[in-house]
Amino acid sequence: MELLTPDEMGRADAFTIANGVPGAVLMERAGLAVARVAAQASGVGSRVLVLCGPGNNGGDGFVAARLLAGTGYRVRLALLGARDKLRGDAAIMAGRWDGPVEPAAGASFEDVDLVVDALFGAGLARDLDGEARALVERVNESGLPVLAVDLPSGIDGATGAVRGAAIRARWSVTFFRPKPGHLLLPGRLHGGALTVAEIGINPAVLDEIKPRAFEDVPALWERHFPVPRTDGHKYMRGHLVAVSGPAQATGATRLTARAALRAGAGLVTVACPAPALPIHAANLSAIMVRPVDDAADLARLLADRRLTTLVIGPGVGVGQGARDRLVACADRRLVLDADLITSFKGDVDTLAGLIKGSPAAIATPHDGEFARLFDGCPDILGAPSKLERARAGAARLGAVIVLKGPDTVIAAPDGRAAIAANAPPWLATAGAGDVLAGIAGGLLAQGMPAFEAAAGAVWLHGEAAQEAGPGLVADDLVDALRPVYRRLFARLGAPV
Ligand SMILES: NC(=O)C1=CN([C@@H]2O[C@H](COP(=O)(O)OP(=O)(O)OC[C@H]3O[C@@H](n4cnc5c(N)ncnc54)[C@H](O)[C@@H]3O)[C@@H](O)[C@H]2O)[C@@H](O)CC1
Ligand SMILES: [K+]
Repeated sequence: MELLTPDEMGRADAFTIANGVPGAVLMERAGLAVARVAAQASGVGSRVLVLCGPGNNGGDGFVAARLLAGTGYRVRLALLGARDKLRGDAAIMAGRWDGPVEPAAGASFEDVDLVVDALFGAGLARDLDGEARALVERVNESGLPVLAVDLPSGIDGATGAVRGAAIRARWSVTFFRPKPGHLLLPGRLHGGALTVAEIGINPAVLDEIKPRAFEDVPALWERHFPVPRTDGHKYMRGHLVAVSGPAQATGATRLTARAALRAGAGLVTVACPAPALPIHAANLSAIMVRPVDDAADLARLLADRRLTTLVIGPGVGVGQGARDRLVACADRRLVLDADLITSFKGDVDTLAGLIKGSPAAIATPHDGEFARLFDGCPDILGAPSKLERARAGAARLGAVIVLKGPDTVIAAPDGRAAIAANAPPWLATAGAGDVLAGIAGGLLAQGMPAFEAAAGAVWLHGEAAQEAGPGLVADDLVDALRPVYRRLFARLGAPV
């Protein structure tokens, strides 16, 4: 589940080589992994065009070409650049290939069943232009199925960005660990189905490299997941307050409150202006409702220290009222969302100062809210990737940031970050964010640390959306959490 930037992967290779595994051996294994996936993709006897670039990615291509040709595939190999310019392991592998080498520029795509893209991988250093770019565009226009070696050529492994142009692959094979560019958009859309192949790198190298980015999967946070205890009771599972907006904007808070309860919070109270109270009361059963007209009322409610966790933002309205309410609750566990974030437009340092005393704080902006909060922070908004933007934002805010989207990034102030890849497209629906804030709050209320709670919530949210399926509306997510919890508890060895 660790993600390695191309630089970190280079260090993993170097450590392995320094520990006695020759680079050529790693490359043979990498090429073998590519050949295996090619063989799954296309039957024996099919026609494979291997496109090799000028570096070690091309070296993997030479190996795969040799292995496929040796097992009954009809292989052509085309090289971008001059053969006598190949260096190191790539040159060794080119020497082991005894078939013809065509120039890639004019290579024909006629009578080809599968293209293997071994042009550029971790070493992509600038935007594609000239011959390389024309070749990539020709491959894409051909419509042929493509298997990418390591990364689709033109995708930046660290950021997921398209550098000028990028191969659209149906399959990708990467080595040892995925790279952020496999999960971040648009990279993920270019990569197709991803295989992560072992090539003989000892995972102990991770102790040296200390990666700071992870895929958001249960292994990342399950150690902290609050599994209910047989001898437990609801008061051990936290009391959460969802702060509601006025009578005409109550639905968001109910979604949040229901999601928090479903996620396992022991008790949930909706705190709302008095005119909204009958509306909430008529629509809620297991959730309590309390009148809270202003920040002073909220402070009175919170005199009860058992109210440990607040979700504030959905439907609360933008402006001074939201800011004042935050002041009243800033020393509790917090999920900050939507209107609350917008209420601190261009004023992140004030927000950071207010929540300094919070034992665990999570902010859940989408791109627009993030841009508003960090308005005036070009270093953060201009960071080279979504991963780096979220990290820089979390460090500045002093809270975990969940930067939402199809490739949601969860980042902690200490630099840890996770990328989620399990959200289906139909999760982009009205109210889904309110549910996410509720799940995160529900996990915080049960004592989960902020980073793990945020990553867990994002994963659960994506799984619930998959469970509910197409046609999903936000209310469905709350119900769909039940089978997701059943499976998760079974995995964690909890009674189900
Ligand atoms: N020993 C190792 O380090 C291993 C490396 N492996 C493979 O090696 C790859 C990395 O190899 P390299 O570091 O040689 O990098 P690449 O082969 O990805 O690319 C580097 C080459 O491309 C050129 N280049 C970079 N950007 C360009 C652009 N925009 N336009 C035109 N030319 C450009 C560079 O000048 C250099 O010649 C991995 O992606 C993986 O496929 C695997 O064989 C596993 C072992
Ligand atoms: K490639």
